Amino acid sequence: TSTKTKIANFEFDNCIMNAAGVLCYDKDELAKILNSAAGTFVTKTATLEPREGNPEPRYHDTRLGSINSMGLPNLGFDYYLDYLLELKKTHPKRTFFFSLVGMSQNDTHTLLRKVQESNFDGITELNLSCPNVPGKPQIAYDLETTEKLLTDIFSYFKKPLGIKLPPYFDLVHFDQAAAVFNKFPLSFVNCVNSIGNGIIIEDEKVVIKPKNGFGGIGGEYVKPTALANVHAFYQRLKPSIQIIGTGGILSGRDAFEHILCGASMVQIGTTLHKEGVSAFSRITSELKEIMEKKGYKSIEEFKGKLKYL
Ligand SMILES: O=C(O)c1[nH]c(=O)[nH]c(=O)c1I
Repeated sequence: TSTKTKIANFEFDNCIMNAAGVLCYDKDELAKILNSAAGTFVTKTATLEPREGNPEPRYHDTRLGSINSMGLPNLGFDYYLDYLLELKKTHPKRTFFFSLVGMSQNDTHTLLRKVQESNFDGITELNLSCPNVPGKPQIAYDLETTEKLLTDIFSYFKKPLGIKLPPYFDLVHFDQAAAVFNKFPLSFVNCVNSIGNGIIIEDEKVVIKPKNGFGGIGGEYVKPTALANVHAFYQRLKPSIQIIGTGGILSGRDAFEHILCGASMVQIGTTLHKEGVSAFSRITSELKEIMEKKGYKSIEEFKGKLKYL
């Protein structure tokens, strides 16, 4: 029984990895994932210049998940590109994900042109769904802007590229979004980012400082929404666009359900933040146990095979 997978024709010996933003801020954190049971890693979303992010406290765990309004803190594009190019030398056989987004459309093009011209030969994840930069909407909720951006990008960007999406909550929105994405040679869509702008309260007070306590929600709270987005896009997108499933994965059972809905790779966020990299080996062995019980030798045997009543 193997939990191996392929994304954009790259092979990974495990279909479980981190979600951008968690345990991926610097080389030390990324090395922990590199040396764990995770199949690969994605970097913290990088912007052109380094960013401090929002005032703290800006992340809070709860019994059922997490809330964050980090505000895109990162060490800047060049830091992550340098590290990714270093890894080409020390780990030539491995493929990694580079998450990025510009603070403007121009910045996004500047970033992607730099990737295009660089020796980076991994997979780029364009983050169209950061909910926590005050004054900046989640790009992928504006399908006209998203279509224009992707049209411009694919006029010059020729390396594997996927997009990180916010959750959608309306079947017509799934139809409209899929119709846009199907126009482009995307390698994957990653469903879902945190559910934007929830509030967690303790006694009479919010638990994070930015935005008067409004922040992205992750963890158990979001699994039904994450599964629905994975499956909705799996049903609607052309087969060449794969699905990465993110959201609410605490166990092998949750990973199994994401794959059943159509995910070719699953990403762990809140659970990784709470448990550390041992979550990767635990969830992988739980998933393998489920597969063995059901007689599945690979994830291909049950991927997307969600049964209806
Ligand atoms: O606040 C953040 O840094 C953040 N937080 C999220 O929950 N999702 C994102 O894509 C980002 I860029």
